[in-house]
Amino acid sequence: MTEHRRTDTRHAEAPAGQAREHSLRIERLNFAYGDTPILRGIDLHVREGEFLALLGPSGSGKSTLLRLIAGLESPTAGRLDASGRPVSGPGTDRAVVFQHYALFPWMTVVDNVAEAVAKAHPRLPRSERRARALKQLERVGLGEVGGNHPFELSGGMQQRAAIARALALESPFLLMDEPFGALDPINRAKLQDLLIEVWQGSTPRRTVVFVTHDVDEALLLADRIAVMGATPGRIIAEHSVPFARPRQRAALFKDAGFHRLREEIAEALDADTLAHLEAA
Ligand SMILES: Nc1ncnc2c1ncn2[C@@H]1O[C@H](COP(=O)(O)OP(=O)(O)OP(=O)(O)O)[C@@H](O)[C@H]1O
Repeated sequence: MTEHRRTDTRHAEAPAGQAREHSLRIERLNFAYGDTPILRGIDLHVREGEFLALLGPSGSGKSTLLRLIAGLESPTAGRLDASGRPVSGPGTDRAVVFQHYALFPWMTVVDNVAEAVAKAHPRLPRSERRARALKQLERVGLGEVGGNHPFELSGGMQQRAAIARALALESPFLLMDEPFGALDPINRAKLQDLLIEVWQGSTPRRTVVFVTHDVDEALLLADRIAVMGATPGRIIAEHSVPFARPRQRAALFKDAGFHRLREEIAEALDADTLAHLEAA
């Protein structure tokens, strides 16, 4: 049974005419598949405009937590609010980008993006949907290939198209599940830079939850990192990422503070894995 405890009224319904704060509030959240606990006691607050990385080893429940935020699964217990309202299913306020691009192969790239715009804004005229789609494709460097089909694009380009599709929804939340995990290192770096450029260049900034198992990627991109441990999945540490933006990869990798934080996170992950091996 889904239980929503309302112990805090700060994110309750905004009065008419007042802008809603696009934050996420997760409290004492549990999730199980049948009798198998997958997530236990998740407490997490993501501020509006914040870039949060969910970092953890395989099987720690990062994707499951993202799917819960996306409304693709329901909590077994606890509270999960987006913009002050309990999440009760998928919504166009929460755009999702998966590792595999999930573009419709029978549609052109621009039609794929325009279709997403149509879902989010069904009353927009067709020409306006197309114009929005083209604008986002240009933003991600795909202005020239909108008329192509996804199979005519490289993996990196398809992932750019998937990002354009998510941006075209103009949703306040952007949920990303290892979006660059299938890319080669050069394309991965390019898309990391593109994502940050787009996120920093948008007003208001989107609230981002970004799943990764790559410590460097989390440190490069995020404002804050929630580190997850496994069996069952739970948050074992949270770290603010103090490095000024824009972050230059080369400078960051030479920074002593970067290496200290990286080591601290790696040690927390190792200690959790070791504790489980000893308990097994
Ligand atoms: N449909 C399902 N039925 C039962 N168990 C599942 C199902 N989907 C995932 N799980 C289990 O839930 C746990 C968490 O999986 P999840 O994919 O969320 O982890 P993850 O941290 O994202 O891992 P990865 O980095 O490998 O994607 C795993 O033990 C997985 O086997």
